[in-house]
Amino acid sequence: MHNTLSVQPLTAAAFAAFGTVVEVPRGGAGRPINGGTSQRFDLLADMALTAEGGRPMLALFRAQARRFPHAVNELERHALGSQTFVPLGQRRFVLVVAPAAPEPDLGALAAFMTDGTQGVVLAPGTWHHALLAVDAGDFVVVERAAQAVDCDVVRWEQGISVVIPA
Ligand SMILES: NC(=O)N[C@@H](O)C(=O)O
Ligand code: NI
Repeated sequence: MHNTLSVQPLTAAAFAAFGTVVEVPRGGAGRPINGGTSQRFDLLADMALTAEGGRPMLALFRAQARRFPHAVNELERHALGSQTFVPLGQRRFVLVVAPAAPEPDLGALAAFMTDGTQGVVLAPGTWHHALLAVDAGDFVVVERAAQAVDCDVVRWEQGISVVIPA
């Protein structure tokens, strides 16, 4: 396993194994609503936020800008629900993800950077690093809340350096 991981641009296709990209679908024709004054794009029919007595929670994260290269030595997952991040205003963030599995497969680790306008819905169980903002600022977060905390964390010794290519 390499100790560096280069960030790639976030696209719906590349991110499909990890979740959904919140953006107007490329080439997708929206459905006219509100008397044709808006176009509606349905992106995800089920946000998976109510399993085992869970309920949808809306939060705001006021994030500091992180420095890159960034050494990653832990991942977390929310096995019972999705987690959505949408920037308020133009601000980029980096996603470090591995497919949902009982343990993270670091050989399948991937890193993406948003274009500043995109958000993401992490699918339930997707291993991810907690929010890594490239540009400081506020992010809307929608996640499953329940009596019991749903957050498994795996840590390892040697950090993997996440690099944003010049
Ligand atoms: N800790 C927290 O609320 N956020 C994390 O789950 C995250 O993915 O940023
Ligand atoms: Ni999380």
